[in-house]
Amino acid sequence: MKRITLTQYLVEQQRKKQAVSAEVRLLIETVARACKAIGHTVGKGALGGVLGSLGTENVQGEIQKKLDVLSNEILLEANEWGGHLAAMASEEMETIHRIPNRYPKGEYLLLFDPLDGSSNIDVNVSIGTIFSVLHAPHHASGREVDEQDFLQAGAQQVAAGYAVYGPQSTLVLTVGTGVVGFTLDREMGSWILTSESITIPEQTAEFAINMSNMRHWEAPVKRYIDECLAGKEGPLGKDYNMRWIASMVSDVHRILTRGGIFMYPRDKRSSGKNGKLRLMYEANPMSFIVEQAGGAAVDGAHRILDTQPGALHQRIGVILGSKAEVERVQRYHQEASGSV
Ligand SMILES: O=P(O)(O)OC[C@H]1O[C@](O)(COP(=O)(O)O)[C@@H](O)[C@@H]1O
Ligand SMILES: [Mg+2]
Ligand SMILES: [Mg+2]
Repeated sequence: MKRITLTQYLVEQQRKKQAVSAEVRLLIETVARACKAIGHTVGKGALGGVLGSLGTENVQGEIQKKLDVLSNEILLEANEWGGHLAAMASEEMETIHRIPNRYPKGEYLLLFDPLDGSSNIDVNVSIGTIFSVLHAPHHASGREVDEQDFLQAGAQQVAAGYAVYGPQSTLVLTVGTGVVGFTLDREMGSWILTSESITIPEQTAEFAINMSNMRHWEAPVKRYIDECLAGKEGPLGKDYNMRWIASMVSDVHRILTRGGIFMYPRDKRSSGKNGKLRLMYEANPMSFIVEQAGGAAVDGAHRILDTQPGALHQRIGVILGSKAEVERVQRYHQEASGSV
């Protein structure tokens, strides 16, 4: 089998399909290099002194793990000097990080969740990095980039991807022409194309949700999960299996591999009324990937990619995966709100 590297794949997308500009190609290559470095750091575990908490809180009041901060620094450093970015935003930083004046600047914005699945770091369960690329609208006018420039609907994304650091390191990517997957050849240090066209089966019999929150769920979510639990004898007419890894990257990766539905819905708690996951760093990139793979992604009644963000660290309910199941849950939300 011919081995195609990430660089070769991107060059082809640039030349033949004109799906990416030279800048986006180089930018994705830089992010992929940073992911390789993060994966390497993760792999050191206790020997590298990278486990445990730092004792600091991020802007969202979450305790930062050492690896959250290390991964953030790796991504910032790798991408600062490349010349393709105007600024970056991260789950771990209060506000945007403009490219310093000593470096050339470009016309793109990079957003990331540097380390997804933080609660799994110390227990040696797969974790990952999620990223999203937007065009910087300020560029034409030449003014300085600001936070407002990042507040674009997910449908505007130029590219999105994630890396999973697990038994294998994998990188999944979309530039809007379908979804492809790469596996890290650890000896050669290269990302090799191993899935040319990832598609999510339309139907599923596997759901992923944190069941401990059941008593807080809104009625449409409870209705759907009750129907899944009722199995063959229930209205859905089949037995469902359940998985919950508690690393969104890994749960989504499973769904891209064999189908399923992932739900982190908003709920009735004051802390859960907007959902848990972040729109700009988690929901948007994953929704772009899932839609490009033939699946669907909604916050309840509405498509996530159409959401107009109001703030950088905004949270949102997330229901994504196999199209038929996601549309069912969406319909339950629409029925409950009287919109159908
Ligand atoms: O611990 P819970 O409530 O099940 O939440 C798990 C979810 O939280 C997350 O870990 C949030 O992401 P971070 O680890 O980047 O904060 C998701 O990856 C995962 O799906
Ligand atoms: Mg996350
Ligand atoms: Mg994170």
